[in-house]
Amino acid sequence: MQLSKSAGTDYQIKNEHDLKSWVDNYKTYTKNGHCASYIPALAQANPSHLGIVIVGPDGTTIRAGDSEIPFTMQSISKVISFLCACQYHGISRMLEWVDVEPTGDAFNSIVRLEMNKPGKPFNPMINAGAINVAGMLPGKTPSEKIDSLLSFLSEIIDRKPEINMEVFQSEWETAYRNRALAFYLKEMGYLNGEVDDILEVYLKQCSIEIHTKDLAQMGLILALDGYHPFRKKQILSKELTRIAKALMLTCGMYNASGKFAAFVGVPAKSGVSGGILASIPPRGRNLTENLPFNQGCGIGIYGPSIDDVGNSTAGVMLLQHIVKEWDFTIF
Ligand SMILES: NC(=O)CC[C@H](N)C(=O)O
Repeated sequence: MQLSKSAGTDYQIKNEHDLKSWVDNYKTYTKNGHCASYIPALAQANPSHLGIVIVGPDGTTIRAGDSEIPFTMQSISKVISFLCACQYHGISRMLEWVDVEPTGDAFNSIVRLEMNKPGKPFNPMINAGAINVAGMLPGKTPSEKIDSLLSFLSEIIDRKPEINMEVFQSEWETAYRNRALAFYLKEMGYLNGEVDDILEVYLKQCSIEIHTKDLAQMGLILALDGYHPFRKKQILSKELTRIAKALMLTCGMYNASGKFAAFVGVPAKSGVSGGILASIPPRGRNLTENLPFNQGCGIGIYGPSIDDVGNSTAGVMLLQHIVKEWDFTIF
């Protein structure tokens, strides 16, 4: 059962108050970007939205802004699908299919598949790698694979999310680049299935609808190395969650991951719908009553106005500010 302590004590009220004022401040930066339009359904989002939820291991939850708006996971699903496939096949088998090296290229880039033989995708956080991983999800048919991913995710967020079929359909009809990537992988022997089937799985996983609260809970469980603090149960292997966090840090923010690691400094994963999942491990130093979430926390952000790279404009700035104010960096 999930403990959900809303901001109760004076101390929590102050933290939530600070969070609200930071969200109000960074909302103005939503103007610096635009909603993704290459997936037509995503263009309907309200670009001025910005919301956040932070959850700690004792259930302390603080939130601010437009934190209740549902949105699709998009690339954030890549973390969950990689965890799910690794949990099923084991890490060494998955590493035969996909590497764990950053590219510095755009998330949907095709260039390295041809430049580097034999065409093995560089990492599971870029589209090529994630399409490959989608084929490795447990199950034979696309619906079995999606079902196993949804069940896996429901263990983490304590509810079974739905697929937003409007977003899925919209992307299915316009997924020219992803289709090209899938055909390329197929030719190279790195697609475990047929192009249309695996593309359906991949695009449905991107269309899973969630809330900032769900992202915060995912981030929290990753921060605790796979331990679910509300169910008091280890639900993911430590080794696996550590690999996932390393991938988030090195590849999670697309081709801005290096800058994000240098200037924000926490494992995070973004999606083009404007979500950001961030995982803040328990504090190893600067243990002080004056800084919140000493035992770690998960952060979920939604801000659909994205920059050229594909990251939430205001979301990244808000996260950077919080990490600085509350000394959350892992470095
Ligand atoms: N960066 C993203 O969030 C990309 C996900 C999107 N569904 C795509 O494949 O293009």
